[in-house]
Amino acid sequence: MAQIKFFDTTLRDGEQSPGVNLNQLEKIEIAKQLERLGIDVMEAGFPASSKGDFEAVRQIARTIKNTSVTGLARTTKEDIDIAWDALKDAAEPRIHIFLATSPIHMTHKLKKTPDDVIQTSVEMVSYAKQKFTHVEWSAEDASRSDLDFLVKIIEKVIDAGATVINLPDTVGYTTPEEYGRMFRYVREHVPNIDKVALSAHCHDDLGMAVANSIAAIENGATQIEGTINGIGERAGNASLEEIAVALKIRNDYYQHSTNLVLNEIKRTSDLISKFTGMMVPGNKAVVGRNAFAHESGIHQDGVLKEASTYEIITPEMVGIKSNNLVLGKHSGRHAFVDKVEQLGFEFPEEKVKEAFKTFKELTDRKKEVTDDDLFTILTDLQSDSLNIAKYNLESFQVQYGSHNLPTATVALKTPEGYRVETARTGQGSVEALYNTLESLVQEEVDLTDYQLNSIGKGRDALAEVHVMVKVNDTEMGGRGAAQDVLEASANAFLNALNRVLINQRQAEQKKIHS
Ligand SMILES: CC(=O)SCCNC(=O)CCNC(=O)[C@H](O)C(C)(C)COP(=O)(O)OP(=O)(O)OC[C@H]1O[C@@H](n2cnc3c(N)ncnc32)[C@H](O)[C@@H]1OP(=O)(O)O
Ligand SMILES: CC(C)C(=O)C(=O)O
Repeated sequence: MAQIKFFDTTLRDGEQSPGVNLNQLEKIEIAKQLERLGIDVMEAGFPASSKGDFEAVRQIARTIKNTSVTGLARTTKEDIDIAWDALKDAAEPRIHIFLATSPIHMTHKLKKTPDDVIQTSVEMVSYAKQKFTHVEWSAEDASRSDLDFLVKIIEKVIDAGATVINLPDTVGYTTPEEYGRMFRYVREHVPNIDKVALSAHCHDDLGMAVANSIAAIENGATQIEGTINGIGERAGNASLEEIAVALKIRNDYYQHSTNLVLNEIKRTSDLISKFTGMMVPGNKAVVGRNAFAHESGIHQDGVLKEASTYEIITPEMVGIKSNNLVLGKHSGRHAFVDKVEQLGFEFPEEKVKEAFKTFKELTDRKKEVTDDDLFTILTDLQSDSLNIAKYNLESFQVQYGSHNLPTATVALKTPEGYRVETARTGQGSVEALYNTLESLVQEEVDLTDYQLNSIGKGRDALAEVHVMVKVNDTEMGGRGAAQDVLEASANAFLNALNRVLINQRQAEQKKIHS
């Protein structure tokens, strides 16, 4: 049974999702969770693109030992040198170099002839091979490239030292039959192809990324690239969790194994959704809220008689626990530590003690402490370790009704430690609150997105707000959860601003290349 390697690019292509801007600590937490998930290769970023990306890739390369860490680079010596600086401490240094091979990209974007593209690729692969043991070369826009040109360039880059050849469907244009045919053609016509791993990388513009990836596997791909929850540039990338579960459930048909620890899927999906602010649609395969819910009578009857009548995947297989421990006033340290681990956090003993103390204080105010409350406590604790002062909501009051102008009064603790308070009006209660917060933080804050959800059912369900803000050209997502909608709204707004502050301070602290 041939094994398919999983290459995760959530931290690179996934972060190319509009509005997603992860800070270094969030990236490291995600990287640790990807390692627990059993990912074979993780692309931690594009080191030459920014100081923040460089530092995140370097930290991840130093932290992660059981998954191979890679970084993206253009075909330039400068990009490759920067990638080496970021990745040289990795357990198994690996680079991912790309250059476009389609006529449309070569002519209009690169302004290079096909011969230039071959020469540059060969030179840069051999240059990278002097430093890195593993060199992946990607033919960007392969699915719109000439097949015989692909055959020619692939043979040469393999001779130059490439160890993985990736054939991306960069713009999500191909179809399963056509993409499969390209893999088969390359397998049959490139004489040295068996020396390397052959990889597929699909985008979801026409909703076929997962089907295309599977077609590539059926036609000789040995590595699949994608992201968790399918996040990524434009309509996103292929969802790795869907491919992994499809290979497992239809093992009778595909007969391929993977190294993935499937019951880590849900935890990984939740962590990434919370950090990126990109909510998972309820009907998303494998990880959506409704993926295991049976609504109609005939289905419910079938499931009660025999679950396999309508359930092809069990929730337990992907890590959804039915007997979740409820944390509250009477919970002890063991249940708390178990929950911290379930949420995907790893803390030293003294941090766990601190988190437990904050949790106990919260149980005096709240009967049941939800995963979202804990997530907030734990991420706050994590960013505290950076010693970056933040905005804290001290108190707020909003007055509104059908016949008066909504007015909010808010008191904040500023990062400098001052208590500031003011009041403003707005057309609605949320606008009044946000106008007040904006005047207190003394920044122009553009609200580009606002989404309100309820977590759980019933009138006392927790409100969860996701916002996207733009401050001085930086776009940042924020989330807040609370029992009250307005408090959740204030928390989300301040969370986004605090994440802008964390990114700014991290960039100031790490003047890597200057
Ligand atoms: C398909 C993909 O997902 S590829 C990865 C895409 N990801 C990103 O672009 C995110 C990070 N990018 C960035 O931060 C910036 O674009 C940078 C730092 C990489 C480059 O910024 P700039 O130097 O300002 O260049 P800019 O982005 O405007 O243009 C890209 C340049 O790279 C060239 N280029 C594009 N691909 C490659 C490549 N694979 N190898 C070499 N050069 C390339 C383009 O032709 C263009 O060159 P030109 O300036 O001579 O016309
Ligand atoms: C860099 C390459 C692999 C890419 O992201 C794409 O082509 O979509």
